[in-house]
Amino acid sequence: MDILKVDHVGIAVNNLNETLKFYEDVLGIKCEGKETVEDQKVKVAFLPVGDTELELLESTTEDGPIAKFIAKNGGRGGIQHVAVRVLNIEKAIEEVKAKGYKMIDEVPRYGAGNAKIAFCHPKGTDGVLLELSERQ
Ligand SMILES: C[C@@H](C(=O)O)C(=O)SCCNC(=O)CCNC(=O)[C@H](O)C(C)(C)COP(=O)(O)OP(=O)(O)OC[C@H]1O[C@@H](n2cnc3c(N)ncnc32)[C@H](O)[C@@H]1OP(=O)(O)O
Ligand SMILES: [Co+2]
Repeated sequence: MDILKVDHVGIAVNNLNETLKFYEDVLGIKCEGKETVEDQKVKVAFLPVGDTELELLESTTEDGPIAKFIAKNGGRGGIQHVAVRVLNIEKAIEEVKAKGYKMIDEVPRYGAGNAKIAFCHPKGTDGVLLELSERQ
């Protein structure tokens, strides 16, 4: 599988604008943009760090995956997933399945920044939610 790089680290937060202040004011990272991804029930802020990004994620609903992650994490945010950039996401999904591992998404979904994304089930990685991301 052609893994090109770590595309981003997904960080769940309770309040995007609040937490963004630390990254911008203390670390000096300039937020490159924000986007609401309805399909994932998240509002996202992109923070470029070298050739990768931190992706701050705030839930837009009570029942979205980020809200559930925070609820299960005692109300605190945290690193919720890691995304790797792949050359061809359909091929990557097939390879994961061919090797006997479970995909959460068998078909790519819309990702922030007009990416095509698909999540591998954390069972296969012994507890890390891994996102495959192909950028157009
Ligand atoms: C904007 C976009 C982008 O980059 O473009 C995004 O990133 S959107 C980022 C937000 N969207 C997503 O995360 C979509 C993919 N995530 C999901 O579909 C869900 O969060 C699941 C991963 C299926 C977990 O769902 P849920 O918590 O409802 O199910 P569950 O409680 O039964 O959890 C199933 C097992 O996965 C574990 N589990 C849950 N969330 C996890 C996480 N973030 N990292 C590692 N393990 C995790 C649970 O502990 C449990 O393990 P045990 O069974 O051992 O107790
Ligand atoms: Co992501």
